Amino acid sequence: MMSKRLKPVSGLQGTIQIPGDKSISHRAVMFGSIAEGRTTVQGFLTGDDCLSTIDCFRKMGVSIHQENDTVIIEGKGLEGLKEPVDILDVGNSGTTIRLMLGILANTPFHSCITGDASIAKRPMKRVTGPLRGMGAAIEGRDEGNFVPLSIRGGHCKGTDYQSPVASAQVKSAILLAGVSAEGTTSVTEPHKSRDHTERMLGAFGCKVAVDGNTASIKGGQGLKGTHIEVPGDISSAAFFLVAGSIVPESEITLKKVGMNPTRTGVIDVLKQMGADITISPIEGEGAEPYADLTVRTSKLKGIEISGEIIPRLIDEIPIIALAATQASGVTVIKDAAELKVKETNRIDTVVHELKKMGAKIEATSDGMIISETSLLKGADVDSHGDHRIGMMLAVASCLCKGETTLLNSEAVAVSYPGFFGELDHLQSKNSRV
Ligand SMILES: O=C(O)C1=C[C@@H](OP(=O)(O)O)[C@@H](O)[C@H](O)C1
Ligand SMILES: C=C(OP(=O)(O)O)C(=O)O
Repeated sequence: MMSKRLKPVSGLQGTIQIPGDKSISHRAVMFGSIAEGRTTVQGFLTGDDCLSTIDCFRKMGVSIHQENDTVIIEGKGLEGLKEPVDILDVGNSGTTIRLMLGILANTPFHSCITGDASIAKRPMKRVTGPLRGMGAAIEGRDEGNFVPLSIRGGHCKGTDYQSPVASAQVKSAILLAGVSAEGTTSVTEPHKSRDHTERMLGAFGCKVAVDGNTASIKGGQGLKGTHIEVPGDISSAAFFLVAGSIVPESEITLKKVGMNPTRTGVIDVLKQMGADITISPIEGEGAEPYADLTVRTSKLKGIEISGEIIPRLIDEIPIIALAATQASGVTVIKDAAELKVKETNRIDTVVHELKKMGAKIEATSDGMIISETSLLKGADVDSHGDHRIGMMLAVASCLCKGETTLLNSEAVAVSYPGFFGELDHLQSKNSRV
């Protein structure tokens, strides 16, 4: 276990290259592994989660060459995957396990999947249930709800699945099973979740029809290797969007940040709270759009965040909660019960850890209520092994009176290995006070 001592700062200034999008990086490796021919990936995120995805597909015989943010995958089609001799270990990554289950549902071999202590608590029935319905044989604790899971894929049949949750992992797993299922596979969700799978399947030559909150795929299309450019991860940029808004005398420019509309809820919410964010003209339309963002310190005000915007900012809620402690009035976050099944129960961990710093924040059954806190105070806080909690607390430390010690600081490497280096870089002109 590592810990990090963090001092308050007097201003954050400079430019940051935001590392590759985690969701897109996972998918590029997975889709490249089941495609025919070579796939090249530029801008790949070298975070622990995406490296777990590479490791799992290598264990199924796929040749994957990775050097920094460049990845070359020699795909041999779905049939090219080999029965893994070893257990597939997804580490901390929910995206890896849930999407990979969709792929394994159609492979005629046996595999075992597990992950770390956090993965062991995360529900898998939302994926294993519908995949069983399509024809996959999956066993696991609590009737296939928890790892370790064992899978014997078969020839899946298409389905018309109504998902009770807005989840891109559920949607993607079912669509991936649908790639080689008999007939058509459709998934309908209550609100639209991130659509990277639909977009990227298109880039691999596989048509996905989208109608409102329903995505459908015809089985038997096959994927063809391609080139994928990964934009910066808006979920990583969010920490600096909030830091730049709430740390006095800040101005930060974030380069090449993904602007897929299913992911930009954090910008909408921060702007509604009064944040000063400017967006350069959007590029890369058609595939995954991106832009440069500049944020300057501003006074924020509390708002209500609920309903269909929640899936568009689900991973940003911990850092939005911190922003809310610095906003006038009250911020109410509702309809976010999904936070309870992330790397930690993010309602409880955000509330517990920010309270240690003196924040006025209370948990509710599906979110939190946050009131303005004039000054946060340094404390001994803990990421609990959750990367997003670790980075949120590190940003909070910038504003605290006194020093903060962050326990389990190594968790940030799951999605942003260079995070602390960038935070130091931004305050280099203004030594920590
Ligand atoms: O599909 C994806 O890449 C992701 C979907 C979201 O999870 P859910 O599908 O569980 O909402 C998100 O929280 C996760 O970080 C990445
Ligand atoms: C929830 C997250 O990821 P995953 O579900 O892939 O573990 C996250 O990155 O915040």
